[in-house]
Amino acid sequence: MIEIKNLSKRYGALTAVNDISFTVRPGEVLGFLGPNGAGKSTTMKMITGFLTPTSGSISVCGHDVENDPLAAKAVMGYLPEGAPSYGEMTVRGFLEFIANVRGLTGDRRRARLDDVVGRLQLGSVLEQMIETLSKGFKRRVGLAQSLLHDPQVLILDEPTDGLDPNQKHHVRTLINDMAKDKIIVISTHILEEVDAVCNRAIIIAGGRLLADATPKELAARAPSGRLDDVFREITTGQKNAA
Ligand SMILES: Nc1ncnc2c1ncn2[C@@H]1O[C@H](COP(=O)(O)OP(=O)(O)OP(=O)(O)O)[C@@H](O)[C@H]1O
Repeated sequence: MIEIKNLSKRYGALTAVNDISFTVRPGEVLGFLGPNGAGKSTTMKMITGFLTPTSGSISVCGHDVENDPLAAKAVMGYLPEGAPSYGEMTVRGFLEFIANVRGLTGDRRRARLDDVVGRLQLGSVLEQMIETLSKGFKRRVGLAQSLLHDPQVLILDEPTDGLDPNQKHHVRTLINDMAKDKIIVISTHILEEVDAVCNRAIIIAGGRLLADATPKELAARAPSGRLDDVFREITTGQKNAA
């Protein structure tokens, strides 16, 4: 379970995340929606322990992220925005490095490496330097590193950004396949993605949580029944659907 209580983050005078609370349970694929600058990436960085909150608390599978960061990070996989990695490494070298960081050894290490290389279809680029890969392949390498230790919790910041339609479909299928017993939080601007993979959606804007419902319930709030109309109404302040 992820438990977020009264979470805030200020950058100087700017409040990027403003008193957000929510809980995510196993089996939930939570879509984190909001316009540019809403505070999605900042929230994900705090959940994964890369940013310290100004106030509030986060617990992941019973581990407090601030007080017990190693245990919390061990149960999470994280795909950061833009999927930064080490461009001068080969794909194989990078995944081996991540396997070391995650403490994977022996048969399990081999099995996990084979699994992510197969799932993300990286077999043809294993010996290629990451900086020479296409954007889509770089993203898939980022996803592979997030899945390598088969974490209970996946935090994916715009996982299909930069992928062509076929690869988007492939990654959405992958997320659906993993959804049953994991906790998955994905941020996205693509509302069709929410329909395709999420069973719950949170909308934030200006750092505030404005809606928390199933995609179906949210869509039903607009006369048109369209999620993009609800998104626009909520995030431009024409109507607060919280
Ligand atoms: N390190 C930082 N220093 C100062 N301001 C920051 C910093 N990081 C983010 N911000 C600001 O905080 C706000 C929230 O940013 P954040 O990246 O969390 O939004 P987002 O919802 O992920 O946006 P996008 O969809 O464009 O990725 C923005 O106004 C952003 O400019």
